[in-house]
Amino acid sequence: MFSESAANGFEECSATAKWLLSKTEIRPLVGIVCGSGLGSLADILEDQIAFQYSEIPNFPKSTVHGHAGRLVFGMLKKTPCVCMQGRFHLYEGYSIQKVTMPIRIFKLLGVETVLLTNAAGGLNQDYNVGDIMIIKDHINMPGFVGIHPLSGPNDERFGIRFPSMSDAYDRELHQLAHGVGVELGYGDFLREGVYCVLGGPSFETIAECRLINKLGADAVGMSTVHEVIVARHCGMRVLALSLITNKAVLSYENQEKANHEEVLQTGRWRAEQLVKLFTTLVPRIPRGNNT
Ligand SMILES: O=P(O)(O)O[C@H]1O[C@H](CO)[C@@H](O)[C@H]1O
Ligand code: HPA
Repeated sequence: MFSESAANGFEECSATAKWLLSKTEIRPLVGIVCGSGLGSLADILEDQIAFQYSEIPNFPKSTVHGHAGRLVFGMLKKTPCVCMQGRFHLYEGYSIQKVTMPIRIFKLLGVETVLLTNAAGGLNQDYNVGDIMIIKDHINMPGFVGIHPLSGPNDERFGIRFPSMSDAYDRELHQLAHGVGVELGYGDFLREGVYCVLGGPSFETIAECRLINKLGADAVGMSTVHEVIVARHCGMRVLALSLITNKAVLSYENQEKANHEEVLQTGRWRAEQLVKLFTTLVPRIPRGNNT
């Protein structure tokens, strides 16, 4: 049952981090993960050094349209960053340990703060396509049945056996992101809410959307939560944003159907605002004081 735990084991991750650090002089403090259709966020980095995932030892390969599969190092103003242009999902067939391995590599590269983005379906009836939701909490559905990135032997070099998740989403970073959003004039489409992760790859049924909405979720997707848990386990601070790319279907009267093309299109449409948000936010992230 735990045979995959080596996929994100300390030795494997250290070897990959060492390889990367030998190829670049950039020592990243901020790690960014681009959601579906949001790969252009990597373009904000200057003096880039990029690696195809296929050339990085032990790294998985991207298989999803809209996830380029490149790890980009670069500077944002004076902040050294590393950016995953493409993430991994359980439905691609990767173990949950492999899906989250890059987050541990971030840690071993020296990253202090992780900024995660995703495309998500809006369950909250007040939400519109194009809204940016600052994630304040999550519901880990796969975790309810034991599909959890920290299952298996715990390696204390990363973190403790039973990490708390009531402080998963850093409140200071949340305030900072909110303030920057308002300052940029995004107040009308800036939200805060709860993200629910499901396994995918099929989109949800109407009954499933109704259920998770009643449970308190404002948005639904197939990623991010596993990465957040692993980042918090090893003490990195987390800010996560969902771009509401489509409205989840909650009524049998509604003929609409979720589809990945719409998800990617909305990502491209809002990319400019997300780029401005990150470009303004990253230089203001406090350094040190990891929890
Ligand atoms: O969460 P990200 O990677 O943004 O991708 C979202 O978009 C895809 C569905 O269109 C799913 O993979 C879902 O999780
Ligand atoms: N459901 C699940 N994942 C998603 C959705 C959705 O409606 N939109 C983008 N990713």
